[in-house]
Amino acid sequence: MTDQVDDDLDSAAVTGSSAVGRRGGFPKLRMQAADTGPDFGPFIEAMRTLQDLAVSVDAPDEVYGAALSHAQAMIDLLDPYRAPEGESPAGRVLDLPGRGSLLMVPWQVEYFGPDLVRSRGSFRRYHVGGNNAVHGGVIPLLFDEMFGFTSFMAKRSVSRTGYLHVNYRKVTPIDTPLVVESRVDRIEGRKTFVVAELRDEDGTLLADAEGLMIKLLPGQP
Ligand SMILES: CCCCC/C=C\C/C=C\C/C=C\C/C=C\CCCC(=O)SCCNC(=O)CCNC(=O)[C@H](O)C(C)(C)COP(=O)(O)OP(=O)(O)OC[C@H]1O[C@@H](n2cnc3c(N)ncnc32)[C@H](O)[C@@H]1OP(=O)(O)O
Repeated sequence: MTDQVDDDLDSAAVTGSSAVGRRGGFPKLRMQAADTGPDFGPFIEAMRTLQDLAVSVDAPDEVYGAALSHAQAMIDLLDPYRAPEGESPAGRVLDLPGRGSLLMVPWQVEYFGPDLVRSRGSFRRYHVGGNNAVHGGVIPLLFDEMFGFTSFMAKRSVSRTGYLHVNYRKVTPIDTPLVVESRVDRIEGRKTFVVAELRDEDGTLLADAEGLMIKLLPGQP
């Protein structure tokens, strides 16, 4: 998948800040898979499990104290390696869930083309808003990612989200395989109207969305 994306993205730009060039206000990035070793993906996955635990454990205070010591040791280990956006691998590893970014939902794009982008995954414990339902602020994050990808694949970069309208049709569960599909609905000048649907594996519609992606003018950040 990465090679295809590299070809498609070779002369394009996405959100980022590695100043290889400028297009609109977006720094231009050479779109290639970050060069990670075998431990990066498992490290990110372990961090997600830590997020799950941080929102779900009920432990004695001394356990939190011990965990804090371990966390501080990790901070001390990693802090010397801070790098600008676009240089750190997070968000640039298309073969990893959520592009290897802790911000993104840990889903995997399984198909992308100018006509359609499809991604699969599950929400996790740290996505819960209440009563095991996914938080209503997390689902737009998934849709926005899909819309960014969709407008990009339709060669509508560099665009930013003008609006994102979500209809919550049913409670979205955690720990359940789900699929989201996104496509361009229509194009009007700088405006790309995009639509997406989130379903479970039985095809039940959980949420749908419409978004407006607006092509940036030169100089717009
Ligand atoms: C390096 C390795 C890479 C690995 C990754 C590889 C691949 C990844 C591929 C793709 C990337 C994938 C995912 C990307 C992830 C996510 C994407 C997220 C994108 C965002 O999340 S980005 C943040 C949120 N976003 C903002 O931060 C925008 C703030 N905003 C502005 O920056 C301005 O707002 C701007 C510049 C957008 C427009 O400003 P402006 O002044 O140039 O234009 P103007 O206002 O005139 O609007 C023009 C026409 O749009 C209409 N219009 C505007 N707004 C409207 C609204 N709300 N409703 C209805 N119509 C609206 C007007 O009515 C007019 O329409 P008309 O032309 O017909 O009159």
